Amino acid sequence: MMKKQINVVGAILMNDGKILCAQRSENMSLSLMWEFPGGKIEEGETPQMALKRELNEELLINVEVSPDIFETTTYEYDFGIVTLTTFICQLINGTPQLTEHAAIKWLKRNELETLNWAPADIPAVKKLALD
Ligand SMILES: Nc1nc2c([nH]c(=O)n2[C@H]2C[C@H](O)[C@@H](COP(=O)(O)OP(=O)(O)OP(=O)(O)O)O2)c(=O)[nH]1
Repeated sequence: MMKKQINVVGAILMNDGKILCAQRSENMSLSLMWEFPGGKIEEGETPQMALKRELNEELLINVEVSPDIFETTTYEYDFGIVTLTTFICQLINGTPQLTEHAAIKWLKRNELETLNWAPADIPAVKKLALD
């Protein structure tokens, strides 16, 4: 059986030197694991467009997305193969609201590894902890 390929974008949202971490809800796949907010790229969207849309929908904020990829990682889950591409983002306006996530937290780079991240996120988390 061929696994489904899922292309996902994640935001490394920076504000005041901290990064927004979002906890997936109990009823989602990867239940209660931490992720970078974002989601699946839809047809006809660039990764940057998809991220702006997802953060607007999920967190009710407007962000500026870097043109450069921070990290791309492919991870094979039981439900499919996720390719996660992350981008540094800056908060333009709004305050993140919980609409789909169980919780959100702003953490410093060196605090990120204290959370239980989705496996696809680990390389980006490690890279952030280094800089
Ligand atoms: N948004 C986001 N998704 C991630 C990250 N890391 C990671 O493995 N994923 C996975 C979880 C989901 O399977 C997929 C993202 O799709 P989505 O945000 O639309 O997820 P979802 O749970 O609402 O979708 P689904 O389970 O209903 O299919 O990528 C991450 O950092 N951010």
